[in-house]
Amino acid sequence: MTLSNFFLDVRTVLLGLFILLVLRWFFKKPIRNLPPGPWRFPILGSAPAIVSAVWRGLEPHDLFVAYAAKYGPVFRLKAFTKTVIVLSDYPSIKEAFQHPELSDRPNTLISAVTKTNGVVSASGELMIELRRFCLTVLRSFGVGKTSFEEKIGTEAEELMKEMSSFDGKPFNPKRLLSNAVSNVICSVIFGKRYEYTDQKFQNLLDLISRNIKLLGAGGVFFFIPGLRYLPFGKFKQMISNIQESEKFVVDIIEAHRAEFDPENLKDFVDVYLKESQQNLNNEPGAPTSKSSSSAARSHLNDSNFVGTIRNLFIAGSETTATTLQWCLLYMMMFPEIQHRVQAEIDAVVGRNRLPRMADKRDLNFTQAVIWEVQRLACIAPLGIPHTAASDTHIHGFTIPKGAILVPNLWALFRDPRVYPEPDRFNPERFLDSAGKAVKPDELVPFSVGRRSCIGEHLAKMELLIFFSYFLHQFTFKKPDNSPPLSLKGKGGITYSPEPFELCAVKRE
Ligand code: HEM
Repeated sequence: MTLSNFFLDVRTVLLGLFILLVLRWFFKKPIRNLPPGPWRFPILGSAPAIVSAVWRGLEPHDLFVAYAAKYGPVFRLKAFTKTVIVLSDYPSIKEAFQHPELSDRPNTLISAVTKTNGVVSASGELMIELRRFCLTVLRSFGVGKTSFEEKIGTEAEELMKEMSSFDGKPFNPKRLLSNAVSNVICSVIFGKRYEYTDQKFQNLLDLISRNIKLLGAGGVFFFIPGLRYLPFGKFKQMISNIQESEKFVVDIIEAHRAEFDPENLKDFVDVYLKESQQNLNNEPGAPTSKSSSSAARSHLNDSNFVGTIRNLFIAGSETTATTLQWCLLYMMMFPEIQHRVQAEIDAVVGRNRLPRMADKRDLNFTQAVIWEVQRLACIAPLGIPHTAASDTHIHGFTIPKGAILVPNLWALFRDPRVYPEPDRFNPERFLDSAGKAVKPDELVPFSVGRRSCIGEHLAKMELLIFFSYFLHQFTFKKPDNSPPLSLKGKGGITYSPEPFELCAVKRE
């Protein structure tokens, strides 16, 4: 075959495929009662509209707010062949995310690269088992219980020593916050903490933080597993970062395996090693194990566990550290609110000891400030998508099997019916007439329903302890002559502030 014939053949095949796709698009049996939505290009669907919005500097969640104003709180987009349903108010998000048929996850890039399916990307029975396993083991190590506050307090104190070492001079708090918060979850899953001088660990945190941005606004690339085949720099970099962070977790598991003592389970990895040993014993043909619990957990295997450990490490670090960065930024932007928080902490706790969880019931304004930062910063503006396991009906619409459901938490947290003057930083909105902090049902930074955040209790405790310790000990100020502060964030899988520096001035 000559070269020109070869290209002619390729062109013919591509043209044939194109015609087939267009015919399929025109003649596909329509599903009745789908949610409304903007006009979609054949084949490309809504992708050009989203790409062009991002190109113009809009975040996808902003574009979706505009669509919701036009088409209502439940509207439909198309991402190539996939139907995407965006949910923009509390009733629709709650109804969808409590529905057992709308609790699966779409395929993810990380699962495709690492060939593991952790708790975040798991669906069906596997998801139920992994969630149960994680919650039970985390609780067994004290996570979420009052006794756990000591561990968080110790990390917060280490971090404050580092902050003090700058002696009121400017520094970027991002890396320190990530290290401190990661240490809390690392102590539970790996049984160890990492020094701020540990270069290998610092590199890992950098790599995770870079990937969170590379994954695109709203983490859009996270849900396109096919990207792993693209030869472009950004995607290659993402894949190599995923592989490197995977190696870090696998190396730790191997080190645990070498020293494993089934009678002395020190951390999450040890519990997993014991569980996987029992699962091996329960395999057909193996001698019968005494453990009926692990026999029941038929879906749990090594690759699910490795994925889950990686999920807990990443989800448990980046989210809380980013929220704390926003808290410090807001305090610098609103010094009068910072002083009010300090005055409350001083009145409740005094100057002779650090705050405790037991003080929480009296730290109403402090709690309201944390909620208001979580509302406005909205670090997971589009949550983590779910997918429909079967054709399902919610909110009067049909959600077709395989559709991806995206909660627009950004829209929900700026709903003027729930939050008058939604763009104003006003912690008072959470205080009742007696000054008690009251959280509205609609404030759900950890999502709702069957996939809601596994680390919610831990994160709430971390936010209160770190934040109240910081303001008890320091006043945060914008460095003289530094660029103006901005409350506009940058999209990635989490929405984080632009890099900034602060001065942590020690209080008397
Ligand atoms: C301020 C901190 C945090 C925020 C705002 C946050 C938010 C979220 C959100 C929005 C989801 C998606 C829920 C859904 O799909 O409906 C989620 C899931 C998850 N979070 Fe968090 N999270 C935080 C901290 C943590 C921590 C500390 C951990 C560590 C234990 C953690 C572990 C997870 C896991 C494992 C999932 C996946 C659950 C599943 O797929 O079933 N998160 N989180």
